[in-house]
Amino acid sequence: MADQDAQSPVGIDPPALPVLRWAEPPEGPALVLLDQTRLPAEEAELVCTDVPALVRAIRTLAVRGAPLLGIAGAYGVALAAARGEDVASAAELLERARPTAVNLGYGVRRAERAYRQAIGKGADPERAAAVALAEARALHWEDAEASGHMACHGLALLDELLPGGGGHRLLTHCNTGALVSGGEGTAFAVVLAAHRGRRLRQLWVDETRPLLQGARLTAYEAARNGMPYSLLTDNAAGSLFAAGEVDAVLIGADRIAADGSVANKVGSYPLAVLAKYHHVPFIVVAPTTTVDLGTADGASIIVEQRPGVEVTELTSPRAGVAGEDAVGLPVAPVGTAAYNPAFDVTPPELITAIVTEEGAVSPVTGVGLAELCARSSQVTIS
Ligand SMILES: CSC[C@@H](O)[C@@H](O)C(=O)COP(=O)(O)O
Repeated sequence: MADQDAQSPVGIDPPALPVLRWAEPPEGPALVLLDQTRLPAEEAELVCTDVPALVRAIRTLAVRGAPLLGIAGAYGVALAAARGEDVASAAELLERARPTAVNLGYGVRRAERAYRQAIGKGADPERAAAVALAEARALHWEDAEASGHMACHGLALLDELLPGGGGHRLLTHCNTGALVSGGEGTAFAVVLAAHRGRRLRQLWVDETRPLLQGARLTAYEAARNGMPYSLLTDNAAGSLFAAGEVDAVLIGADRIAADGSVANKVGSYPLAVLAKYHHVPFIVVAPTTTVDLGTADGASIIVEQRPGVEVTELTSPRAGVAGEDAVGLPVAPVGTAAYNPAFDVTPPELITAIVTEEGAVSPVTGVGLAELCARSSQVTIS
């Protein structure tokens, strides 16, 4: 049996600060972020008054997670427009800030297109900036709505796959909750729905080396919501499966290729292999905005490579990023080379289901992803 003694405290106060908010003058124009690099130690705001500051916040993971990156990118375009700057160059800078999460480019292009169309119809730059901001707000709201639908579809699927009455023991990786979303998240929103429906027996939280999104952020969200949860090191997952303590794995996604391959936080693929071996459902939860039908397969997904110092030192995500102070504690000899991909790719044959706001599909059989995307009311950007 896995050690269940160390149940974490419940009922911690909710954060006083929103994950992301737009500030009008005189405070702005600015995009104000809950700085995720400082959680759980403190809830601090990071005020981005221009696009370079926002790009830095994206690269250092002060703002992160696929859906929230899309929302932040859209507000970033609105910020450039509100400052009277060159919107096309700002959009390019933002889109290039991180390569794997497809939502970032989606949000950026959506706001930029709205701005361009307004200008094309004769709007002055000030009016077009308001249009870009309205588009960012629409995306923000749509993501919240999608999150609610994913929670419903995901919980229904869990109940179908795990009919026993003892409550679900779920394992998750990285952070997929309110910190990455306009709403309550993707995979974590399903866990939360299970918890509210009194069907969550245990949440297993992978710490998610090297930047500890699981330990720092998912544990923080689980505690705030009063869930029964325990943290494990990523390499303890195997023994947990072997002990029969995991009923299902739930993760998010940064990009889903047309063949159903899923790029997500590094460490997801080994979990999928473990789940397959132990006959445990492996479920991906993501909005249709994370599906990239223009990318044919997993091999075509660009995986972000992060600085090696994130592996060779125990530190905050800020270390190793140009212009930021590296304050890490070395855990390897100076000069040690490191392999540090931010994501890995799980092939469709290891995935039980992909849950979107439009419903669930099996990536290898049944209704295809393309059909779900066609059904979605999300704005299409070519
Ligand atoms: C709903 S979030 C899905 C993914 O974006 C999440 O699992 C993840 O991998 C985030 O990676 P991060 O590098 O922290 O941005």
